[in-house]
Amino acid sequence: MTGVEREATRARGAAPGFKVAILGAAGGIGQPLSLLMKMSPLVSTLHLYDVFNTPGVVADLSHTNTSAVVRGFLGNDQLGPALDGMDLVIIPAGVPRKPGMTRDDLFNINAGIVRTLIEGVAKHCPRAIINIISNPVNSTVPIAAEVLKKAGVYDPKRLFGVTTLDVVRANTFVADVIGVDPKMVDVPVLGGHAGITILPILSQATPKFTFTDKEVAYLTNRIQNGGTEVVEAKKGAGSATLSMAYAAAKFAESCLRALQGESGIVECAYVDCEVTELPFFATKVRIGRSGIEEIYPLGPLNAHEREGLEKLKPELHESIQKGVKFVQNPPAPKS
Ligand SMILES: NC(=O)C1=CN([C@@H]2O[C@H](COP(=O)(O)OP(=O)(O)OC[C@H]3O[C@@H](n4cnc5c(N)ncnc54)[C@H](O)[C@@H]3O)[C@@H](O)[C@H]2O)C=CC1
Ligand SMILES: O=C([O-])CC(=O)C(=O)O
Repeated sequence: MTGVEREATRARGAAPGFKVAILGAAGGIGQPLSLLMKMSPLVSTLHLYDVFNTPGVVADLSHTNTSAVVRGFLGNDQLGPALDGMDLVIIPAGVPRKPGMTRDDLFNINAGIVRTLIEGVAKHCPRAIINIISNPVNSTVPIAAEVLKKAGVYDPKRLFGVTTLDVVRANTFVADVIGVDPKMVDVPVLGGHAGITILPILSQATPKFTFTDKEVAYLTNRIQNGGTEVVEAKKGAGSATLSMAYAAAKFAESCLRALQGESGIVECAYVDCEVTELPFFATKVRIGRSGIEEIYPLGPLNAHEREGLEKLKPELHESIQKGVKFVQNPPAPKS
């Protein structure tokens, strides 16, 4: 058998596993995320799509001797073939922040990028699980929902805003304070993914720990501003990429294990739900073969957390509405 024939055999699905596409695969998050997904035994086919440099990334990654077959797709003309038949689509496409910017400052560029990519998903793999990383997540997920509704293929159980990095950070920072291995810590982070909309629920952290008021103030502030901490440290060279790729791969792996039929997979994610009066909220969800199978209520909150919850609602509401309006009443094209 020639090498080409062998590749073709694997590409026909000889290796068991799922088909995964990464849109924005040549970027700061996209490249390490592509590597982590190429290393996953759950992935049989990995499609890397970007408007820049995918042939280079694919040439490089395809030399790693893991079983997933990797293929590259470059530019809008190749979006359809990149998405055909995918089980999971992960989207880190779009511009990152520079110091002094908020995530909402990215809306003008990233909203249009996410809209176009989701139009492709609606057309080519409407049953795929979608993981949205592109900021502002508080608005890009509602944008995706509206695009999918317009195309008549919206299944709220299959659309996720990835907030895993907030949980990863919370677990790390809490582990530092209580002096244990971060692997042992689990802190739910609810709300959204920007500033005060990020609501760590330290009272529900495991292992159980009684934090002082000073520790609560320090941890809440550090978790809510973890993204800004990285943006400032990178001094204009972008935002979190390695920790985000780690978090995105962790979340994607949970989605794939659930698709495979594993039970009891619970993650925090920003989803369409009714745990508050807002139409989207990050909360704990149980994921199964068909996407979200159970949405968990917020659970008991202490006075400080209840105050944080009420404070975040106006900002999150505004970000959601901004996303919805962008699709329902699109801005007139500039002449
Ligand atoms: N959800 C979260 O927790 C986090 C989200 N982010 C967000 O992820 C996004 C990506 O960040 P980085 O990878 O650092 O940025 P980057 O600029 O390094 O990479 C973005 C990639 O998207 C590509 N791209 C641009 N327009 C595209 C299009 N129309 N179709 C396909 N690809 C396109 C670019 O060519 C580039 O390769 C940003 O919006 C950032 O704010 C970053 C960290 C955490
Ligand atoms: O802060 C940013 O712009 C990127 C991001 O969402 C994060 O690191 O949490």
